[in-house]
Amino acid sequence: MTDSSVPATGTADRDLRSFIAGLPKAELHVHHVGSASPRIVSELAARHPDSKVPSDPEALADYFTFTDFAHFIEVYLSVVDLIRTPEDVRLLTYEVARDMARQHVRYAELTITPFSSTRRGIDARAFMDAIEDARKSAEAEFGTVLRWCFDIPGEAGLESAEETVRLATDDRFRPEGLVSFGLGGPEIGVPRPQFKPYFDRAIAAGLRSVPHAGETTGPETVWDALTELRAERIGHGTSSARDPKLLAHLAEHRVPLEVCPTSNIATRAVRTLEEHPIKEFTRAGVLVTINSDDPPMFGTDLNNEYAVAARLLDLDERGVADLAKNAVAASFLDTAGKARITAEIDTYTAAWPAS
Ligand SMILES: O=C(O)c1cccc(C(=O)CC[C@H]2O[C@@H](n3cnc4c(=O)[nH]cnc43)[C@H](O)[C@@H]2O)c1
Ligand SMILES: [Zn+2]
Repeated sequence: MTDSSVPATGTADRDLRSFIAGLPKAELHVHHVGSASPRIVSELAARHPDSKVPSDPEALADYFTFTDFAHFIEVYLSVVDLIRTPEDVRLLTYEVARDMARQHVRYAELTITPFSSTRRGIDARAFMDAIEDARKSAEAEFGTVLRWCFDIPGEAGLESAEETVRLATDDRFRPEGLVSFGLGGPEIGVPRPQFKPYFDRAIAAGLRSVPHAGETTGPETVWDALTELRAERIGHGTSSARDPKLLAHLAEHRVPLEVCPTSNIATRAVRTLEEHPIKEFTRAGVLVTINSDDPPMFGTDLNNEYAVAARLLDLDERGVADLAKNAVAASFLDTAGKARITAEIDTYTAAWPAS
């Protein structure tokens, strides 16, 4: 765990952590390669010894300590380099779903960057078959429903945008589980408006718009994501807190934020958890969802992120259950799917001894 993990000091903390552990949850902002557990990374690193990624789990914890966001992306891409075959893709996806199921994650929208794999030589059709095979097996075996968000790695330029939208909209490639279209990577020097034509094409093909914005740049990036990319949710949106008009807009138009507290500390986008603006978001009436982003890389998991949020927002079990319901409401599940997980959350909460 990073220093953002919440120490389980008293009985109340331990009770809340137990409640969170068993709570049915949905996750809306979590990256595919960034979810590779130390075991998977070690296995892949041992398989590909030419990589600079350490295979020893202890050395890996050091390797996953970031000086800033740019350093994080450099390390992230070194792990991407370990995914070399469709079987690597399938194994990673299936194991990520297993880790989610262990945390009672019932539904997740997993952000995948197909460009990074196809440019490294993985055949696009084989890539899609691998993620779909893992998705179906995971749903059948673990009961966790996975859906995909394909994101453009913005810093890789418009070539990556073209390839991503092609794979997302061409019937020969578009996987059944794909629901949304995103934009990730560094924000500095990567203006959002240049991606408008690609988002227009994805939206016209029925995909939902969920770009990262305001993670490492100011509120103007969030405005661009809303107005140019027609964002329906915002990845991070951290700097929105610096613009009261933007907060009011997000609240009024019910545009949820995908908040990832530990990620923001690990990439040094926010200095300390105490300075994290999550409380300002809820005070302004913005719909907040809690997410883990790249959990093993940030020494966290979704359960820990809920515990962090509970501390920052001073929530009890019912408050935490409301956060879990926010994620379901903000998801791209259909009405019946939302009702099913919401009912599971309510049943679990009602049966919890302390509530
Ligand atoms: O794949 C390449 O060759 C490549 C070339 C140039 C730039 C890039 C990227 O910028 C890839 C970024 C990568 O990072 C993922 N990610 C994971 N967590 C976050 C986050 O918190 N904020 C932004 N991006 C994040 C993203 O999904 C991309 O896959 C790649
Ligand atoms: Zn992210």
